[in-house]
Formats: sequence, C-alpha cells, structure tokens
Amino acid sequence: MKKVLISGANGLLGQKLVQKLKDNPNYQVYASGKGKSRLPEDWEKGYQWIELDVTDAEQVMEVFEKVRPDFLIHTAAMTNVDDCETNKTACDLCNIEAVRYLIHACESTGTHFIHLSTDFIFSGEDGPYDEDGVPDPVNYYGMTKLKSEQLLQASQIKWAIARTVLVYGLAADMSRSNIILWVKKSLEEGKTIQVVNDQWRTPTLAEDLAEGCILIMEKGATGIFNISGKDFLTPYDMAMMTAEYFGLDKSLIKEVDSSIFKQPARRPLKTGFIIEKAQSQLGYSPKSFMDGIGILSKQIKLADL
Ligand SMILES: NC(=O)C1=CN([C@@H]2O[C@H](COP(=O)(O)OP(=O)(O)OC[C@H]3O[C@@H](n4cnc5c(N)ncnc54)[C@H](OP(=O)(O)O)[C@@H]3O)[C@@H](O)[C@H]2O)C=CC1
Ligand SMILES: Cc1cn([C@H]2C[C@H](O)[C@@H](COP(=O)(O)OP(=O)(O)O[C@H]3O[C@@H](C)C(=O)[C@@H](O)[C@H]3O)O2)c(=O)[nH]c1=O
Repeated sequence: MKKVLISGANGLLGQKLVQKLKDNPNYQVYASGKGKSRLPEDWEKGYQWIELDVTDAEQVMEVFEKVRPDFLIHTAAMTNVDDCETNKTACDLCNIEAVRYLIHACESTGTHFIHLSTDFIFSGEDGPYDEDGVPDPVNYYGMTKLKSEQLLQASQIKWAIARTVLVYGLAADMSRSNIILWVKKSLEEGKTIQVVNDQWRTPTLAEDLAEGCILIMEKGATGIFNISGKDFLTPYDMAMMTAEYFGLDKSLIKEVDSSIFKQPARRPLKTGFIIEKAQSQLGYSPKSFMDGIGILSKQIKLADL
C-alpha cells in the first residue's frame, strides 16, 4: 500500500480526492487541513485526518516525519483571487512559502510532490495554452502560483504540476462557490446577473481534476500536465448552458464585458488549455461541460439542496 498525503482536504478538490481514494486498496489516505475535518462523517473509515496548516514549517516537518508519505497531492492554497491581490503577505505565505516548506519535507522523506497550479499564470492574450506556453501572470494570485511552480522546477525532488482552470463541483461546507452553483442559485432567487462574454476558459469538473491527479500518481508521472475540461467557453456560455439545463429564466442573464467589473485583481481574458498531453500520456478523459452540469445536478438532488 502506498501512502498519500492530501493537503487542503476540506476544499473542493481535496474532498473529491478523498472520496475517490478512500476505498482504493492500493492507497492509505492521509487527509489533512487547517483545523478540523469538514469531510462527510460516513467516509471516516477510509482515511486518517491530520491537522496541517501548510504555512507552519515545523508542523509540516512533523507530519512528514510521522507519515512518511509516498505521494503528496498539494491542493491547499489561498484561492480567492481578489483577497490575494489585497493581502499579498498572506498570499505569499500560503501560495509560495508553504510550497518551499513542503519541498523541504519531501526531500527528507523521498516523497513525490504533485502540485496544483492554474491558467492564471498566463496573460490570457494567446490562449488556449499547452504545457509549453510562456507564463506572464496579470494578477498577484497567478504570480504566486507561478513562483511556486518555479520552486518545484528548481528542486531535486520528484515532482509533477497539474495545471487546471475554473473548477466547478459540489462538496460539503464549501469555502468558495463556483460558476454553476452561483448561476443556479441566483436565477432560482430571480436575481439578474451580469456575466462576461470576453473571457474564455476550459471549465473543469472537480471529479475530472481529481481523476487527473490520481492518474499522475498511479503512473508516477513527472513534469507539467494540463488537467482541465475540454470545452472552450465564455462564462456567459456557461451561464446560458446552466440555465438551459435547469430550465431557469435565461432573460435574467445579462451579457457584459469584463470592463464593467471593478475587481481588485485583473482576470486574464483568453486562457483555457490544450489537454492532448494528459489525454495521450495519462489516459485522461474529461467530461463535456454539459455532462458535468448533469453530474452536478444529480449531486445537488442527493444532497437535497
Ligand atoms: N477552484 C478553481 O477554480 C481553481 C483552483 N486551482 C488550484 O487548485 C487547487 C485546489 O483548489 P480548490 O479545491 O478549488 O480550492 P478550495 O478553495 O476549495 O480549497 C483550498 C483549500 O485549501 C485550504 N487551505 C488554505 N490555507 C491553508 C493552510 N494554510 N493550510 C492548510 N490548508 C489550507 C482551504 O481551507 P479552508 O477550507 O479551511 O478555507 C481549502 O480547504 C488550489 O491549489 C488552486 O490554486 C487552479 C485553477 C482553478
Ligand atoms: C462573480 C462573477 C463572475 N463572472 C465570471 C468571471 C469569471 O470568469 C467567472 C468566475 O468568477 P470568479 O470571480 O468566481 O472566479 P475567478 O477568481 O476568476 O476564478 C479563478 O479562480 C482561481 C482560483 C483560478 O485558479 C482560476 O482558474 C480561475 O477560474 O465568472 C461573471 O461573469 N460575473 C460575475 O458577477
């Protein structure tokens, strides 16, 4: 049995990883997060919970010495892009320094580090991007994720980077929402929403992303992999498709361009990923966006939301 340590296991991706791995006889799962577990109680037999604040260098080392994981899947991060812009010190600590501590720990335990990164390392001027695109972030969050990638690339440990895009899904007690949940809730409440038509993304179902990370782990793969959805869409397209699927009022969706938003952090316009490398080397096979909405819809019904 291989030991896998998951950081940020209360987050959307973290929860999907625990869900997929908890009954896999090949892996012993150590789910970690800041504070207590918010994972569903009936999963408890399939993993061990460990409190781990990745910004605490000492705690990182203690946990690695205790667990001695074969793999780390590092999902924890400061993921609110506007908060990163306005609180750069906290963002540096969580998105860069923590990666430094984890690399150091992986060096001492021989752990394969699987890191999560983002389309926001790119300028958005020339997407969609393959793994060889030249990074040039337009906001602080993207800059910190790029620096974290560079730390890994300069290290001597075994590493892989899974880059992803606009993740959507449903998990317990979520700390951030996502486009489908936001559109569905707003339209159900009869609220008008302004949705941009000049950003392009390849939105990613959280289960697909988890599967991509697991494929990297199973194959012991190293290097950079684009792990995103396959449909190249604007948020306006995504909102309209969501309304269509759930039979909601599309007239509440107002098509706008990004210039009307006054957000602290600039967003790159055209990102999105070419995923051929992951498809051919890992056997990665993501769902279409429409199928992703269908999967989410079933989960929403089951959760009685
Ligand atoms: N969501 C997206 O659209 C995208 C995400 N990514 C990347 O994918 C990864 C996973 O994202 P996702 O699951 O969606 O994000 P979430 O925000 O859902 O999860 C991130 C988790 O990290 C935890 N965390 C934050 N700080 C610490 C800390 N100091 N120690 C331990 N845990 C901490 C959070 O804890 P708490 O729940 O308590 O706040 C949260 O559970 C991230 O690295 C992100 O940068 C990349 C592209 C797109
Ligand atoms: C809130 C809002 C968003 N949008 C659009 C813009 C944007 O592309 C999309 C999602 O907006 P958000 O502000 O929630 O998400 P945002 O912070 O842009 O999402 C990012 O998160 C980080 C963690 C990543 O790594 C990226 O891949 C990326 O997807 O929805 C609107 O059109 N209108 C709105 O009122």
